Amino acid sequence: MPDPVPLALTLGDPAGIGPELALAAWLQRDRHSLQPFFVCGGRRVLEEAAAHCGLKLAIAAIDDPSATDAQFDAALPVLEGKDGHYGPGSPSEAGATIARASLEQGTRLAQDGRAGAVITGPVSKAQLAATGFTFPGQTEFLADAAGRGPDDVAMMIAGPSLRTVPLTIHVALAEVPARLTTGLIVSRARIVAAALERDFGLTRPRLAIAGLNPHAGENGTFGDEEARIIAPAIAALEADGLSVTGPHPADALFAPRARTTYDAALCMYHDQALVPVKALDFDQGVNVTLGLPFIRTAPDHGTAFAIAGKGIADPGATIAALKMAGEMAARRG
Ligand SMILES: NC(=O)c1ccc[n+]([C@@H]2O[C@H](COP(=O)([O-])OP(=O)(O)OC[C@H]3O[C@@H](n4cnc5c(N)ncnc54)[C@H](O)[C@@H]3O)[C@@H](O)[C@H]2O)c1
Ligand SMILES: N[C@H](C(=O)O)[C@H](O)COP(=O)(O)O
Repeated sequence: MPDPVPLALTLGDPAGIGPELALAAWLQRDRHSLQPFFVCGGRRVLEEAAAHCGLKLAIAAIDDPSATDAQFDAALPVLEGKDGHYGPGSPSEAGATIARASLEQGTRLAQDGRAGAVITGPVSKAQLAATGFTFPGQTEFLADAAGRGPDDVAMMIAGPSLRTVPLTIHVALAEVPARLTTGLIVSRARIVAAALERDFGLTRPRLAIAGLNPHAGENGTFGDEEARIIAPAIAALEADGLSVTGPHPADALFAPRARTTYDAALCMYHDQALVPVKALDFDQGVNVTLGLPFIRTAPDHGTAFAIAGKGIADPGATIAALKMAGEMAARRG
């Protein structure tokens, strides 16, 4: 059995908690049986972060991902790439440029098969935009890099208690109703069902679809998207042989008993999907992009600029993202 291809971890914004979480994940590599990974660029950032946080560890510069395994036991491997200075809590365009270069490098390596997956550190969307980054987020960038349209991938937030998928992502709430279509729901549900089988080992995945309106519209009393858009999508998916229920009133869909009835919940908008997972499993939540030709995961949180460098950021979600990426890569063989 050949050694698995190492995983690529991108740095995230050097002013955020990404650098310290990369250090913490490496320091906990044995406790969590993490597959070897390397960081894409930012060696000086990481060295300065270690000094700032009082962390004692070796950092090894590598010039190719294939050198990761030889270094990983004794040092955190860092692939040559764009670098700069660590500036906890002080986001800058220079820092966002480093974050963007690390994201682009890790994506290329995952696409080329030189990394078994790309795990993206947290970036600031606003800071990235200031560098001319035109995508709403990393998910849309990765879809474009893979030659996919934004509707050809799905964002899943997965924790131990719950998996959800927002059908609309980084758009204003006022735009959500107009963006919901039966076709969008059907195509995203198919992506999710396929991923639950392929990457999560579920033989007959069960999908639950939330309503948009309170009480899922109360039979049309509070809106008709359920009858007009969502129910036809469910009918089409059932006709395809998928196990799908809904439209469910979202306020009850995440209760403990309800959560036993499905494997993933498809939700109408960002916060309807992300609030329950982050409420239940914030420090273990993983953002995984489904439908890409390579594996991508990320911690479920952002840059947390206000606590960067204070030594209080929890590495759990980063560790969970590294573990999930390694498990998915192993399952795919
Ligand atoms: N995956 C990503 O790259 C991602 C995800 C969410 C937000 N963001 C970006 O991050 C920036 C800040 O966004 P936000 O404040 O809405 O979300 P955030 O996740 O950065 O912070 C939300 C709250 O959670 C806390 N927090 C976050 N991660 C933590 C950790 N590991 N340990 C302890 N506490 C933690 C923060 O201190 C803050 O109180 C924004 O620019 C946003 O675009 C990026
Ligand atoms: N929506 C996710 C969250 O709030 O955690 C995160 O912003 C995803 O962003 P990317 O598409 O940049 O991974």
